[in-house]
Amino acid sequence: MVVKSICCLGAGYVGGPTCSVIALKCPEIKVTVVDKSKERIAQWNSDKLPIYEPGLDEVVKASRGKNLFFSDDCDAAIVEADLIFISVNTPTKTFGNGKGRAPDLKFVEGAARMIANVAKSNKIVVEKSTVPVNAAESVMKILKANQRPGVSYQILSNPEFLAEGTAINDLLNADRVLIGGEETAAGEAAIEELCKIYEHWIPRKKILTTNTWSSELSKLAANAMLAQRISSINSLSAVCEATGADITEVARAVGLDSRIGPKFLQASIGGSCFQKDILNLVYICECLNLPHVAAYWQSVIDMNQHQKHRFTAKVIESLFNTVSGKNICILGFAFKKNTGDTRESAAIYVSKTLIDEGASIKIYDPKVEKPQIYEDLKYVGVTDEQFQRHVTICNDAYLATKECHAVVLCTEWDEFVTLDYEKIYDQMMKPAHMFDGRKILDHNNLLRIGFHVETIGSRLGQPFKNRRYSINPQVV
Ligand SMILES: NC(=O)C1=CN([C@@H]2O[C@H](COP(=O)(O)OP(=O)(O)OC[C@H]3O[C@@H](n4cnc5c(N)ncnc54)[C@H](O)[C@@H]3O)[C@@H](O)[C@H]2O)C=CC1
Ligand SMILES: O=C(O)[C@H]1O[C@H](OP(=O)(O)OP(=O)(O)OC[C@H]2O[C@@H](n3ccc(=O)[nH]c3=O)[C@H](O)[C@@H]2O)[C@H](O)[C@@H](O)[C@@H]1O
Repeated sequence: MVVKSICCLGAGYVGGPTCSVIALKCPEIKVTVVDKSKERIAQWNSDKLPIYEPGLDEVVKASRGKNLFFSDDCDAAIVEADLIFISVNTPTKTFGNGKGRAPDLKFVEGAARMIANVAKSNKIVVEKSTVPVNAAESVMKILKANQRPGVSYQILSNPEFLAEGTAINDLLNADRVLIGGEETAAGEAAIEELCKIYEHWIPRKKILTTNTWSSELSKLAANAMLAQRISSINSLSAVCEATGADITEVARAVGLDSRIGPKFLQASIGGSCFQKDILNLVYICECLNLPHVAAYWQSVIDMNQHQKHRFTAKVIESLFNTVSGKNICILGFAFKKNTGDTRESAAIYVSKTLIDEGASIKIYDPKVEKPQIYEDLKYVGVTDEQFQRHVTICNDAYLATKECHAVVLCTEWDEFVTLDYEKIYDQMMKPAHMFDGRKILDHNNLLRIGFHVETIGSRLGQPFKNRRYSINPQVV
């Protein structure tokens, strides 16, 4: 089979950018990205794409209408395609067996059933979604049980490693592409077809082929190990705050060891897309009767949660243990800069806690709009009444900080670094508090202006005061 037509089920943060790059790099292949959400497809066909991602507009515009199409006619795209990516969401289950831990595979199963129902010719079906190990077996069972005579399938695992905010660059310059498949002649032929697509722009030596299960597990392993680094540095940030060490200095000193490396050692307020995937791994370990392994990875999640609690507790404690009736500005609502995605964002937890404590919050994020913030807060239990009375969404940072007692910086947007903090200080209530949850601001400048500044992993302006411990207990 020579792949002439590709279909992608799921036009989200992964399906959209990934297939746009494939279309750009493989002009001879027709790429159709479909979604069951008509609204999302209409946005992909409009001037305002449904997701914000630097460089995405240009890539989409270069191919849309030529060899890149966005459609809600899933069946037609499946029928036409030689190769189908399943790029649907795999959220954590919210009910039933495995609630709060296991991934909900209903969308993957739904995608497999859609393919089985309409396919009239042989297909290579590619798992792009992040799934548990052995998920390909379930997909194959569904396809085989509903197979039309003369139609055969090959299932490949091709997990995606892009990070939001840098997706286009990550896709164009991937560290590696991973393809897992059956260790049979037909499996190897299918792997080869997918390799040929990536080889349009990825050097062959960066395309790694494995068996299906290694590929599925490698995706969970990569995310788990990235999350583990963040949890490790965040755990040490607490030690820094208690001792006068500075986490930036510690991270630099540690990261210069070439065995450790400098990346992913930025302490912050925690919160990320990783949680669902690590929970997925924990659940697999529990099901495999590996309780110690499960507990090990669970602790990575726990540390991430702890960091959010610790930071929010610090905000409240610094504001004289009460935020009731106070105005607090939340700068940034996305889970990281350069994306409008708020899934698992620490800002949601911080906002919810401050609202529950009676604060009024004013939120500004350059890319997250009011309906999304409303949905996120509602999901964690903020009532409509609380939203009306205690939440204001602002269109710029100066409006959001006006007459506030404190600013809590939750997302590291570049524009927050260059704000006029003298102006912000002048229009705030005094004492004016600044909580930098991302360690991006010039703290000395803020202290000079008059702010009370708190951040993660270092004590500002009071390095050795209130020391709560001694390595020699007699000295205390
Ligand atoms: N967001 C990210 O940065 C990354 C996500 N992943 C994984 O990729 C997968 C997709 O993630 P996102 O793109 O972020 O999710 P998303 O929620 O942005 O998009 C998924 C889309 O699939 C659609 N969908 C669900 N069932 C469908 C069906 N049967 N037919 C057609 N469309 C259907 C939904 O309507 C939705 O628009 C997940 O497994 C995720 O863990 C992997 C790497 C990076
Ligand atoms: O499978 C996924 O969903 C993706 O998850 C992450 O990508 P993403 O969540 O988009 O973004 P990251 O850059 O990894 O950041 C995750 C969170 O960790 C935080 N982070 C990151 C790095 C760091 O040093 N410190 C830190 O606190 C970020 O601010 C963010 O809140 C991985 O980096 C991707 O490789 C993976 O494909």
